[in-house]
Amino acid sequence: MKQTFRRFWPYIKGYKGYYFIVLIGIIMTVLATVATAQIMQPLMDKMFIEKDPQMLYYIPLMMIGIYVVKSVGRYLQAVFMNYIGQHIITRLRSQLLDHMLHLDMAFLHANRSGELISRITNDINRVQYFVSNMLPELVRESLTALGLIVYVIYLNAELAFYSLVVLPLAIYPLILIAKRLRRLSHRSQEKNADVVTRLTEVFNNAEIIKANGTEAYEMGRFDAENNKFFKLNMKAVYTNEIVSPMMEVLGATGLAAVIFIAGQQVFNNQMTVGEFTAFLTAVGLTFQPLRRVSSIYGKIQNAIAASERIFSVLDRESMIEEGSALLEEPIREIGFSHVALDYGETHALRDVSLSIHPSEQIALVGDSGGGKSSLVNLLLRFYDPSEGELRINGRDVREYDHRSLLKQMAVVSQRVYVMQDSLAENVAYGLELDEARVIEALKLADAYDFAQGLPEGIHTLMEEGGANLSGGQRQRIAIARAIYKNASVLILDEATSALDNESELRIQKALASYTKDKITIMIAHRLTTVEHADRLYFFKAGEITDAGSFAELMERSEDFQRIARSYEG
Ligand SMILES: Nc1ncnc2c1ncn2[C@@H]1O[C@H](COP(=O)(O)OP(=O)(O)OP(=O)(O)O)[C@@H](O)[C@H]1O
Repeated sequence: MKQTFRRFWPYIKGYKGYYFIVLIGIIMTVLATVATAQIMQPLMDKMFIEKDPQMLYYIPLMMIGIYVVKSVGRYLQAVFMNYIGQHIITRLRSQLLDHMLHLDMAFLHANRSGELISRITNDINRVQYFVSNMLPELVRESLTALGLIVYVIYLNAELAFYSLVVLPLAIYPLILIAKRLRRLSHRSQEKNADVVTRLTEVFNNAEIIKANGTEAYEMGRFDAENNKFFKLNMKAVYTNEIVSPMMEVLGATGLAAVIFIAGQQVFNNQMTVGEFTAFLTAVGLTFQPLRRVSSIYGKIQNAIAASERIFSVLDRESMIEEGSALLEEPIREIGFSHVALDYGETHALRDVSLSIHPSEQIALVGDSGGGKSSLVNLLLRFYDPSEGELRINGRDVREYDHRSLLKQMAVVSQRVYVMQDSLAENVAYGLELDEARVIEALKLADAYDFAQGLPEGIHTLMEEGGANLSGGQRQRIAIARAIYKNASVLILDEATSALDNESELRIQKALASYTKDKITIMIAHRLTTVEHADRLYFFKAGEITDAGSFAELMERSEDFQRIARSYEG
């Protein structure tokens, strides 16, 4: 707990003014509570015994006044405590996403999106209690308990010892319960991630589910996770809810001890009935804040488990180390030398050497899973080579500032991404919007005709994932986006696979002058796409087994002939 607190300290400490107001709220509430008890004295003595008629007005007004103070105090306390909590988790949520987005692709590939969403939503929410309520509540309840204990000892030290001796007995079971709760919270948070993962999967694959009529199957899988989640949460409830009754029984035991021992003292006239009553009331009151503190302790376990998960992500450093050199000039040379890439156990590339220069059109062809996209992953620095070196303009790629490197590359990936923005903003994605250039890019990508047909032209809002577009239209937008970027390297990974031959040909022709002084790297499964490339590299099980022009490969490479036949077929 101390460790978690230390981690949160930088977040918590910035709200001194707000804590001060919370403190004033606490003091107002506590004073008003004491005053409620205090007012009983004039109520009894002055009003009823002395029969002072003024008191008939004075006491009810005082009562209202006390409750106004108490309510204002409560309100201040609640609002400002929640402000602190909400504000901290808002910051934390945004910091967590920022950190995740800056982590390497390996992290984002390895973690299911549901898992990551669950960290940013569920785990962060669980922490809110810890950062806003815990401190003030702990302070308030501990102080009240402490004050009452001192009062009880002051009243009768010997009796106090007998009545409070049961307290240390509570500590060991509390520790055991806390441990179990934390373990359960961890598992519940993991399960929550599984549930969210199922949800993201269902909604991302809605088409396949509907097309195969597998709604019931998916519901079965969802219900399995959902029920496990329910059971885990109930386990935590069973454990957590033991705390309160346990403290209750202990409190009763303390009270029983007081009755037994003090009762005898009353019998022997060592104590008056009034003293006995006062003492019993004070001991009874002491157990209330103690019970609250112990139940806060239980809730904190949940927050600690969540914060451990959050901080484990925040502590993870990107495996891609940033370089400092700014790449400000166009890319003149890409050189792979004896490069290997492993994804964990999978050897995706081995001993790859090649170099590419401006004006060249390179095509990567070969077997599925041969390693073509992996080469692109290295270029974009989603991953670093496991062996060998990738040099850009004569310098190791690791020396460059990553953003400056990415500015020089435009990529159309296999999966097409369309954001929930206007068509124009989708094309200019991440860059300043220039309508004339957007239109030009759309024309080159053979997408202007369809754009003009949209209700609001290039200002038409696209739906999430491009749901309102055809596959070919989405791909054309992706191509237009890459053209708009006007980078010195253009990477087309299966960029035209959803287009008909005619449209592909039109784009190829249109792009010819655009790519004249650029490096173009294409991955394609269609022969017409790669026919005119300057050089083709054949990938097989992570290695380049042959390189040459289309005609050369056709003539000498059996592998190429094999896939050429299958492409045509
Ligand atoms: N993120 C990843 N994590 C683990 N393994 C991966 C990852 N990406 C690819 N692989 C594996 O690396 C190998 C090379 O994959 P790659 O995507 O580079 O092939 P490819 O030649 O582009 O295939 P295709 O033509 O089918 O797109 C494959 O065996 C694949 O299973």
